[in-house]
Amino acid sequence: SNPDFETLLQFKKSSDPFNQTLVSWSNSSSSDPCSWVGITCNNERTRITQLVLENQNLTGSIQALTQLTDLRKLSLKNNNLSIPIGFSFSSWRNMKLLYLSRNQFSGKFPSGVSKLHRLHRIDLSYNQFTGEIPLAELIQLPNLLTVRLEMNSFTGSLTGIESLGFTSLIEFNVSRNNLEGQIPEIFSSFQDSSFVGNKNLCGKPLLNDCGGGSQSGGLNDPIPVLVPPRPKKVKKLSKKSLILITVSYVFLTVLMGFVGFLLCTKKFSKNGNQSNGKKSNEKKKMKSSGFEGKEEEGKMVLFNGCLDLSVDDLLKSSAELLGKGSFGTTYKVMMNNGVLVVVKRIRERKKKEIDGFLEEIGGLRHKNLSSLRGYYSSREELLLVYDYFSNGSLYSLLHGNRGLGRTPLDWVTRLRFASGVAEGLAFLHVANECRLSHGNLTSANVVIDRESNACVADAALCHIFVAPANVANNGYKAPELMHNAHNYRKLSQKCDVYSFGVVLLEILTGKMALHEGETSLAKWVQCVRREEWASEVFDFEIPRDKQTEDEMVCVLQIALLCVAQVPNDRPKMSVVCKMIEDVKTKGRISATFVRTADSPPSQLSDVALPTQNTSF
Ligand SMILES: Nc1ncnc2c1ncn2[C@@H]1O[C@H](COP(=O)(O)OP(=O)(O)OP(=O)(O)O)[C@@H](O)[C@H]1O
Repeated sequence: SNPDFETLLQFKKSSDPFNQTLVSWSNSSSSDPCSWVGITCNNERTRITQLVLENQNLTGSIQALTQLTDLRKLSLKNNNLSIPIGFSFSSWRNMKLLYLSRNQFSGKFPSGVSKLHRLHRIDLSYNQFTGEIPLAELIQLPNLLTVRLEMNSFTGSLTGIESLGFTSLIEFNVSRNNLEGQIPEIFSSFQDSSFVGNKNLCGKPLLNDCGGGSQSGGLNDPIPVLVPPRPKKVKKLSKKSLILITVSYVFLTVLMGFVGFLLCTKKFSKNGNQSNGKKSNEKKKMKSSGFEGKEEEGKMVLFNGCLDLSVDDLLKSSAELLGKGSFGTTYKVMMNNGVLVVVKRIRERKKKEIDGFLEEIGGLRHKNLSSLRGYYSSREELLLVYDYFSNGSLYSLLHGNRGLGRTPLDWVTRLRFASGVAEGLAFLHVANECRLSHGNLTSANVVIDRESNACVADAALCHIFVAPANVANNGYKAPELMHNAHNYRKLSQKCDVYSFGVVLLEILTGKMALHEGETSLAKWVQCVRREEWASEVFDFEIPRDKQTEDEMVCVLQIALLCVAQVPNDRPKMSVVCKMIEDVKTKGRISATFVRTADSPPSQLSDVALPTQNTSF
């Protein structure tokens, strides 16, 4: 029998007293609630998992429905329903989609929302709610995508929130309430339509300033200069020396441009533009212009691929901060000729002699690897130059891009990215006599080019640069590296395979590798039972059919092989590539790959059928 049966009849009594809409909801003992209108049951037909009753003119209280504790989806949009004082959401612990817009709900925001750990979307818009929005509770929900609270009478401010917690919020609307105060910085990337119609709300993205100084971090901030002039004594120069300096400067620039042009044409005529190996690397030794007349010895090295870049260009261009990573700070730089490059300013070098190694990395060319185009090195500065990828990183495509109008990545695109990263990493692993590993593969280190190829960035930098100790547990590090942040002796290609497995899991689940204070994504997925994969693990945002789901299951199996605890149980990247290729072309993994993987043949099924079940 279905324990939810009585609850539904109780709800019908108050919401449809004249039996006008819920006619199929009959209380005869032979009636099966799973066949009633608006109801979906679980596979065993023992509990109600979805209740959808939209635009039905239903009235009365929804209190009875709190007993439907297995509900995943509740949609009661556009009725005349109400809630009693003190109503709580807390019993709906399995709820993923909660749509209660356009009803007669009033009083405070119901308590207990922080208990709804699985919640993806909540829509309470167009009601008469009052009091404060429990923002601090909402942003703790790890799976939250949508919060719609517009057209109510909520009061209070949005302040006191410094980060969006663990959420992956992409839609947020509190417009047309009675909110006040400054909109926190974290919401500034949402559209103004999310906030309009609150008389006393101010700050970005709204146009009204809060007064008392400008906010920082917005679009109109000045772009920092990459190497700011050091404030030292500035001698006044005579007119004569000024002319002399200008003439020599112009002469030098023309000369450098000419040399650059000669080198490029020579290279193209000899090698084409895709040759590999360090022999074809071209080295230019130049003097940096230096600042305030101080002549500082610096060296510019450009690798094959004709990048028209001068020291001057590099040091004087305006630079926009992209982020601070493990090895240093990354900038987007617009060169004089309008070409955009990425410059990584290295914080600390591990070895003094880096030229040989950088030449090795600079010689690597693959369509799924972000190539090191050149570097500038002086006593104080080491700048690495890469192509700029305008489509951003895999991380930003999966987790970022907050705001309305985002199109979630479909499965074909995700599979293409997965395959690209695998190919790039596999190439790195066999290049240079198999001596290289990436050492820091994350979804932020996967950038997307204009043809939608996923390219692995920052390859092999771990070999020569020092990463700070606190990046030890970022969710991507293999277990053998975990207990000692500087355990570089254990750093191997197998560690990259583990990190790649985590990237695959991110692609499949849409979740981040690590939520602060929570189990890592890899650990969590390893604990979910196979029957629950489709409903629990896979990203809710991926539109799916049977074929897609089968492919996702295969990729999940590959990911689980990669995140095996013991390094030797993880397959080689070349094998991983073949398995992913199989999924792409045949929709399944050939048994041969399971056997050729350098793990026991039984591995695939062992990993695929874990027994425990925990919740994220
Ligand atoms: N070639 C590139 N084109 C476009 N964006 C890039 C490129 N390289 C890096 N980025 C982006 O710049 C930001 C900063 O990168 P950086 O490598 O400094 O840090 P990270 O990748 O976030 O961290 P870590 O170095 O610890 O992996 C990231 O968001 C990254 O995706």
